[in-house]
Amino acid sequence: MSTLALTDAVADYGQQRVLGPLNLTLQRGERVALVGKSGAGKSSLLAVMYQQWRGRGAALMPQELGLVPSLSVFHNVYMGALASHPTWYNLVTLAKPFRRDVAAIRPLLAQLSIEEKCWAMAGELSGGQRQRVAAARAIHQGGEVLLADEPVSALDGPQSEALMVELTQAYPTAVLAMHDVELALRFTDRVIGIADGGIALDAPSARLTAQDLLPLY
Ligand SMILES: Nc1ncnc2c1ncn2[C@@H]1O[C@H](COP(=O)(O)OP(=O)(O)OP(=O)(O)O)[C@@H](O)[C@H]1O
Repeated sequence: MSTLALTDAVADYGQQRVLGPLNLTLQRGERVALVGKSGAGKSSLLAVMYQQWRGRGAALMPQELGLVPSLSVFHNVYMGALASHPTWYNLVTLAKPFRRDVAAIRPLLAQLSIEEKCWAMAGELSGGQRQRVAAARAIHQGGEVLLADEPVSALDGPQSEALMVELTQAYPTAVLAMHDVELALRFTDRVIGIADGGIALDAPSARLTAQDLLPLY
């Protein structure tokens, strides 16, 4: 992957256009924060990116997380790599995980401070724990670019920091919708401000302060 681009991208719900048309180019190794008020179109933009780029190795961490509540944390994380194993292997794993997958997933859970929940059902976790499981699944999946919708919204300060470190280490190229503007500026290279379904601002994070982003809200 050298660059990923969107050309005249739009999102419609029925007759209602909620995004675009807009153009956007993402360089390899670039981390972008999507900011803007609720309803501006950040999730819609991430959905369009995923639609267009999934064939090029995009991984999605959606706002609603998409975990299977009746499966263990291990199995939910394992699902990130489902496509890289044959069906028989996935079926065996459902009943009895292979040692090498447990050995790969446990340290990841430890880094996110949820190792003790490895065999708990995802449906029995707190919101912040579930968010970390979804992040672990995205990290386990791997890929060229991470598309994450409010990846740390349910976490406290130190936990948010820790998760941002893990996500950005795993994915040098990422687009992250974030409402914590300070955190967004610290962990990304570029900020794209979305307002009314369009790009209202596109600037290097290093040149911005939280104050500069206020007009977007
Ligand atoms: N399923 C849907 N059906 C109809 N309209 C929708 C649907 N999902 C989103 N919208 C509309 O599209 C617009 C953009 O929504 P979107 O979820 O992309 O915003 P957002 O910036 O991600 O907001 P938030 O920060 O609250 O997640 C909003 O006006 C919203 O009402």
